[in-house]
Amino acid sequence: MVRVAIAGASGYTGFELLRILSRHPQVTVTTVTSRAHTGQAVADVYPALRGHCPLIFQNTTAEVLTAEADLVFTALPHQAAMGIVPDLLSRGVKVVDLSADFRFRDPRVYEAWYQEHTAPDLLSETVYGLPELYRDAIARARLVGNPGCYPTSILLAAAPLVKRRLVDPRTIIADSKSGVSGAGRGLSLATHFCEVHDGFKAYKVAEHRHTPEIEQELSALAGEQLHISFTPHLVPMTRGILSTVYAQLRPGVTGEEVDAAYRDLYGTERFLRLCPPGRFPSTLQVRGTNYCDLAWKVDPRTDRIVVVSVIDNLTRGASGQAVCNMNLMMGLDEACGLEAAPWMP
Ligand SMILES: NC(=O)C1=CN([C@@H]2O[C@H](COP(=O)(O)OP(=O)(O)OC[C@H]3O[C@@H](n4cnc5c(N)ncnc54)[C@H](OP(=O)(O)O)[C@@H]3O)[C@@H](O)[C@H]2O)C=CC1
Ligand SMILES: CC(=O)N[C@@H](CCC(=O)OP(=O)(O)O)C(=O)O
Repeated sequence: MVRVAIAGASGYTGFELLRILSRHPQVTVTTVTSRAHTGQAVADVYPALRGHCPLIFQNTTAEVLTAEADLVFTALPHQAAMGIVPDLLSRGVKVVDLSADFRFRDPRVYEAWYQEHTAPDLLSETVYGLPELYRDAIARARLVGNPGCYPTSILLAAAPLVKRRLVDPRTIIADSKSGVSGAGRGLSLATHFCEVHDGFKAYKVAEHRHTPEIEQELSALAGEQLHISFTPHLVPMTRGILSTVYAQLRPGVTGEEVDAAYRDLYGTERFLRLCPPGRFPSTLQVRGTNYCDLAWKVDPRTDRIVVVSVIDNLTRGASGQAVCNMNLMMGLDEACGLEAAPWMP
């Protein structure tokens, strides 16, 4: 059995890790931490977990987290994660970090969009945790930076087009809509029920922090530095992200070539489902799962391709992908614990 600890287990992604791992046949969760809930039973804080998690929250320290663990998930806000990860690694555990602190190869990019990086030396060994692109490196890593939710949905949609050079990568536009749980469990006016319910708005237009993360990965695939347009929106639903990605096809590229690119890259993937022709996916069809469902169409009037992807922000966009990465890092089947079907409606 693999022993894992979860730092920040009282947040939404922490809960989602506990939900998934409660059914994982090869994992025992030994330790969960939260500063505000130290000493309280998980089942008292989250009644949904009664009968599934007998643990008591402990304080968030490296010593507590590593006492009985082979791997630690850090489900903490940015900055707090890089404050503790070096200590965790020095105590001999592997780490999957769900924050943005270890997603960037170049600390200058992180510092331009977030804040000073306090553990920049670790970035050269960190692996970006998107299994479809970095499976082998993830399996060898001791520190994985789990991707952001929007980047996961956009990169999976665009990767075959950029990798196969089917589009002009400088024309990529990504337009994404997220459920409110993407903002975490903390209280803020922006996610207050009355501010969100029955409405729909764009936010952080042309300045969202996921932009450089998407650009880092698309640039690596394209072999040139890219800048893309990315607009996130908040929609009044609890879970889910739907991203629509547009790009100009290179002259002469056919629908058959596009089809072959998606099938070649994703045909054997366990958590990537290509929709039948003409069917575009809904966030409802991936809820609570690690699936990314994708559909695309060429618009011959404009020579643009339109790709639509859906994920659950808390599962494929965070904790499900984190568990998949853990499986790879610990030599387990990557789908272990992640195979349940979505719920509907
Ligand atoms: N929600 C989502 O869809 C996604 C989230 N993420 C990222 O995952 C991470 C966790 O997100 P999420 O679960 O939504 O966040 P939440 O706000 O729901 O939970 C954050 C957790 O971290 C703890 N915490 C907060 N501040 C600190 C601190 N300074 N030091 C130590 N612990 C702290 C909190 O507990 P306590 O205060 O009691 O210690 C809580 O358990 C974030 O980095 C987020 O950006 C990534 C992808 C998707
Ligand atoms: C709806 C909503 O607020 N979403 C969050 C998504 C952030 C996230 O989950 O990822 P990081 O770990 O990269 O912060 C946002 O836009 O900031």
